[in-house]
Amino acid sequence: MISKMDIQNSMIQAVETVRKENPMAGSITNTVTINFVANAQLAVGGSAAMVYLPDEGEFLAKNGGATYINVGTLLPVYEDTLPHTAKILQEMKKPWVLDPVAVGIGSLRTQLLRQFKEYKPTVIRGNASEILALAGLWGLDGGTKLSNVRGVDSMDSVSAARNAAIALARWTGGAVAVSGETDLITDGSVVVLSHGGSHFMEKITGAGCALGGVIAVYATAASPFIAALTGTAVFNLAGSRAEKKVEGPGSFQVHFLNELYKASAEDIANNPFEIEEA
Ligand SMILES: Nc1ncnc2c1ncn2[C@@H]1O[C@H](COP(=O)(O)OP(=O)(O)O)[C@@H](O)[C@H]1O
Ligand SMILES: Cc1ncsc1CCOP(=O)(O)O
Ligand SMILES: [Mg+2]
Repeated sequence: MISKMDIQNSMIQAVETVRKENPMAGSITNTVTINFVANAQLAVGGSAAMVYLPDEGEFLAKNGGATYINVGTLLPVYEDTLPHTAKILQEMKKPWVLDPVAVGIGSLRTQLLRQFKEYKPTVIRGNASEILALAGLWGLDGGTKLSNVRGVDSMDSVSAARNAAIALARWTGGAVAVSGETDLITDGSVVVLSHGGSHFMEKITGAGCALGGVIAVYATAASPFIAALTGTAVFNLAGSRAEKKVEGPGSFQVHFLNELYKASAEDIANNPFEIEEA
């Protein structure tokens, strides 16, 4: 099994490369949290661009280092934009992150998320309910019926989504990050549990979306697994630091962005985590 020190060295390298190179990670994401996603990407050292149209998704897929696709609020044009962009990303072997927000609501969302099975997202990032439901939609081990999903918030524990996450990672050959009080990241052979964060992250909208965008930034400079873990670790570190300074969710968002910006590569790599066999 890969050693903790090797993982930490790779995380440090990912953080430093991103801060030095300011890589572009374009997004097709929801209209609720689009601004927070871009701000989080900038805070860790990336460059952001958000688009809606098929030819613009194609442009970012071809010219960016990685792409973030989040299905939170779908528009009719996404029936063309999302498969078109995902197909190019797969053909060009470019990293991309899928956030299957609210999988199970509506026919277009179901159709698009089903199609993504063949395009094999490099990283899948979601809360526990979304990971369980996506594995169910794709007919993989550990998945559940879509009827368990209520909306964008999780109804399940992270540990309940462990087998689904492993099955999804084995199908894509990439990584899966399941968010919650303790986060779980897997590449299908090892499972990492990452600690920290804040209860205020459940009281603001967009913590999960921003995490997906930041993982895409790190995916420009690291393997899917290291990108997923590094993004999760910086969120857990910044979340726990911000919580100490605030009395509510409004100011939490501001301090959280500051802490993303200030976190050192060593502190991110030293944020508590443990490794297990999958
Ligand atoms: N109760 C909690 N305690 C600490 N961190 C949390 C908690 N809930 C969520 N987080 C953090 O918030 C971020 C978003 O996770 P989550 O709320 O599960 O995603 P989503 O917004 O997609 O439902 C992750 O970085 C996760 O670690
Ligand atoms: C509230 C909401 N509704 C559609 S997308 C969205 C944002 C979800 O953000 P997150 O998954 O990060 O909580
Ligand atoms: Mg979410």
